[in-house]
Amino acid sequence: MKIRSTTAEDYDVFVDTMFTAFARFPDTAAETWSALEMDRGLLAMTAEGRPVGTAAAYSFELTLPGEVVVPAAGVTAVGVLPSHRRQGVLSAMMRHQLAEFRERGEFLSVLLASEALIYRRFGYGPATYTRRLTVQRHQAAFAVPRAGGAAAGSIEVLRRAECGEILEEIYDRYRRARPGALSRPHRWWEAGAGQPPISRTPRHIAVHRDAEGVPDGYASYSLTEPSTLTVDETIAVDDEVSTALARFLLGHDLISEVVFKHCPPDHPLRWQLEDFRAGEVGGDTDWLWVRLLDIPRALTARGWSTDGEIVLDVDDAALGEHGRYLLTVRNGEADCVPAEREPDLSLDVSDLGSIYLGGTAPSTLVRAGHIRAHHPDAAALADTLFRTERAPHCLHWF
Ligand SMILES: CC(=O)SCCNC(=O)CCNC(=O)[C@H](O)C(C)(C)COP(=O)(O)OP(=O)(O)OC[C@H]1O[C@@H](n2cnc3c(N)ncnc32)[C@H](O)[C@@H]1OP(=O)(O)O
Repeated sequence: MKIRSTTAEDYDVFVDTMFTAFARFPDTAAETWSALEMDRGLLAMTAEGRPVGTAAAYSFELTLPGEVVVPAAGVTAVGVLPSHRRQGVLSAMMRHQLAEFRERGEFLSVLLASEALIYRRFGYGPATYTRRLTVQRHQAAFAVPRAGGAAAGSIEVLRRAECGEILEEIYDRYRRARPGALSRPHRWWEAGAGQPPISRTPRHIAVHRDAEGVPDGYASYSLTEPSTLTVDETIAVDDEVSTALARFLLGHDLISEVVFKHCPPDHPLRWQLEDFRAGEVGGDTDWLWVRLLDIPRALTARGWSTDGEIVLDVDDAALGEHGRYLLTVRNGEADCVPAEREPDLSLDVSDLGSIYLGGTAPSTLVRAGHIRAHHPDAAALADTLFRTERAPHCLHWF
């Protein structure tokens, strides 16, 4: 088995191999994959020169707690032909890829897992979560807001094709301030890659503008059942704009329910409705998985809101590494150095990926038996340190 890098000339064979792994046909979703970075692709080849496996990476930026924006390698297009599975092809590609990320200076990698059993062994852990919220329109009266006012501004409904670069600009403002959010590089919008509203699939877009007329939020939606309005995503620069868009969607005539496909776990909408049960949560699932490749660099990059110190003993079986680190936070600045002293927590690098963005409490993983706490206060200490003001959220599909 040989792993080789791809170039633009490999696009057809790469997509064909990946689609065979997924039992699909390339012509069904060519646009979806049009933002692939072919200089970041890998092909696994048999000794006879037959391609049997694919993997690739996108050059994203990820927003960390503290609104710190860092590079992140987004693993994608992973597939092994059904005839060649469970023979170590993926494992070989993953080893190759992780080494390449380090060579490029990338200190963390992210992915969306098709199945939850695949990636933990390679050091990835689920780090952000998303859920669907279905609201029955006839129950959707808003409670009188107790705090804050309605966003001053206006809403205009456009077709996707009429939006120009408005969506790209709003998304970019939003993602820089939202921990867990990924960039959507210009090439995605240009190529109409991925899923709506980046793709050119017809959609209605409610664009919100502030009092000065500057676009600051949008919702992409379509009618999916005779009386169901499905919202692909609501992107807003703040909660007031998000609420204005929710009010607009829930006020749509001839609709019995509105399905908000991608809500963060701490979404306030249910609490804003008079009838708490008007909003039904479903499809609660993991979204972004995180893999740290340089632990001191990753821990000093993110923002911290509580001072303190903790010693973490981290096992990285996939890379055959083991390290003990003293993390010290003073005035929001972190320092992370190799440590000799007894650890507070022992954990796998995949669990560190899970707690890194603040979306998974360390104590949950202690209670689950993943993380070992070495004294009774260790879990609470870690919870306090890693906690973030808002749950990280990612809704970019790749
Ligand atoms: C980021 C993304 O692109 S997600 C998309 C992932 N791709 C898909 O889901 C497409 C369909 N599936 C496939 O193409 C393949 O089954 C893959 C890529 C998931 C796995 O490739 P393989 O070459 O079979 O994996 P490999 O042989 O290296 O397996 C390594 C280990 O993971 C385990 N493993 C691999 N896939 C799975 C799975 N889907 N479920 C459970 N365990 C798995 C293997 O059993 C093996 O375990 P072991 O070391 O204890 O023996």
